[in-house]
Amino acid sequence: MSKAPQGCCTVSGLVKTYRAGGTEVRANDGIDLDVRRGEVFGLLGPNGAGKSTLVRQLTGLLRPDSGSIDLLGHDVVRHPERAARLLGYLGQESTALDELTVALAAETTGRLRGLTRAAARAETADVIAELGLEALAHRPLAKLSGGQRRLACFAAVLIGERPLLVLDEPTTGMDPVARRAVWSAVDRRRAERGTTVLLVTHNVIEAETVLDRVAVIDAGRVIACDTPGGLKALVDGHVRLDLVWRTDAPLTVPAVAALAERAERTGRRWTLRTTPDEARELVAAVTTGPAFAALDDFTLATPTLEDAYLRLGGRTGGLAR
Ligand SMILES: Nc1ncnc2c1ncn2[C@@H]1O[C@H](COP(=O)(O)OP(=O)(O)OP(=O)(O)O)[C@@H](O)[C@H]1O
Repeated sequence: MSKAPQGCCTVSGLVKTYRAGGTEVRANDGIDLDVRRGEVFGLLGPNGAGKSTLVRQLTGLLRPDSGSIDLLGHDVVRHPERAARLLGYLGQESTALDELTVALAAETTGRLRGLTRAAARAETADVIAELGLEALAHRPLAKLSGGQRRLACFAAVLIGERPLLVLDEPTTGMDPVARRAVWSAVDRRRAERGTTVLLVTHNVIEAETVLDRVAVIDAGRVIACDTPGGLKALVDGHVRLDLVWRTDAPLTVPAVAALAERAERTGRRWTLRTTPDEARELVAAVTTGPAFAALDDFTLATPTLEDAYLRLGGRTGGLAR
C-alpha cells in the first residue's frame, strides 16, 4: 500500500511584486516553505515583511508573479478556485458578511461551502457553543466590538471542516478568554481530525506557546525555519535583563551610565541582552544604593523568539511581546 503524502503545503520560489504609483515593492522575494500535515506552522515577522501577501497567494486571492504552490496535491497557482475547498481563511480585512448576525454569517459560510441547511445550522450551533458566543449569536457582526467580531469571524472559518486553516493574526484585539477559546478550538481540530494550521503572527509569546514550527520572514524572504526551541538555541547562553525605572534612569550612577549606550530603550524600560554572568553583576549593581531607589521593577529571563529574531538580523521592536 502506498504511504499517504505527509506534505500539506509546499511553496517554491514564490515572488510577488506590487506596482503602485510608479513604485515597486517586492513583497515576496523567492519564498520556499514546506508545511507538514497536522502541524501548527507559524509565519513570524515584523509589519510589512510579506506575511499577508504570502497567505493571500495560498488562498488563491492573489496571483504570484512566479513560483509554485501545492496545497494537498493541488496546484493553486494554476487552479486558484480550488483553494476555497481546501482551506478556511481568516484574513485581516473585514468580511463581506458584516451585515449578518454571528449565527447567520456562520451558517451562510457553511452553505457556501456546500453544506445542507440542516448541516450548516447544526455546525453553527456547535461552533457557537464551543467558542462561547451564545450571547452574541443574534447580533450583527458590524455591531460587535473588534475582539468579538474577530472571534465571530473565526467561528465562521471553522464551519465546513477544512483540512487547512489559514489564520492571519486571529487573536488581534481579543481578551485572554477569547484567545484561549481560539487555541482550544485549534488544538481540538488538530487532535481529532489532523487539521493543519498556518498562523500569521508578530506576537512572539503566542508563537512560542502554540507553534510546532515557525518560518521567520523578513523583507519578503524566509530567513530561518525551525521549531521555536531550535530557533532559541541560536541565542543559547544568553539572558535578557529588563530594567524599569520609576522616572528617568539615574545616569549619575556610573554603573547605570555605563549601560546607557547598550540598552534598548522603550519608555522607562531598558532591555539588555547579555551572558548570565554579566547579568548577575548588573543585577547586583542596580539592586543597591541610588540605582535601586530609582528602580521600579526588573526581570531576568531566558531568551525568547524575539531574541532569536534579532540574532538573525531582525529589526529591534519589529515583533510584539
Ligand atoms: N496592495 C498593495 N499595493 C502595494 N503594496 C502593497 C500592497 N499590499 C502590501 N503591500 C506592501 O508589500 C509589503 C508586504 O506587505 P504585507 O501586507 O504582505 O506584510 P505583512 O508581513 O503581512 O505585514 P503586517 O504584519 O503589517 O500585516 C509591504 O511593504 C506593503 O507595504
